[in-house]
Amino acid sequence: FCKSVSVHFMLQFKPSYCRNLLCEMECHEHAWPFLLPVNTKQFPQYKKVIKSPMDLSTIKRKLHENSYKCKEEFASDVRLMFSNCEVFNEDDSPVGRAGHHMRGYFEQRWPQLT
Ligand SMILES: Cc1ncccc1N[C@@H](C)c1cnc2ccsc2c1
Repeated sequence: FCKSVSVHFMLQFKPSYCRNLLCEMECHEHAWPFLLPVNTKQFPQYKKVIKSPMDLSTIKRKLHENSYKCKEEFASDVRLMFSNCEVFNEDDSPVGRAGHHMRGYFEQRWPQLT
């Protein structure tokens, strides 16, 4: 999925940028639904409906384990987390609204390549 080596070299993956942005998201007022994996005992339906759960603590672990080969892989996990939220939660619900807030916050700070 990552760019070819040459282009990739230019757009060097800046883990520090991602770490900082992740930190800002974790302390965001509306981050509370996304801090930890959704508890499937609390939400038994979740496992059935959401095939690829994702949350900020998992993204943080993957970043520290160098699981992300390029910044787009990092961004796609963040976007996966928000699309899971939209699938499972009504827009007009506390978690749904928090998801829209947090997605806006992320997209504003994510460098647009195009
Ligand atoms: C992001 C998400 N999507 C679907 C379901 C849950 C969640 N978040 C959990 C943390 C959550 C979200 N809301 C509440 C309300 C009481 S416990 C609790 C836990």
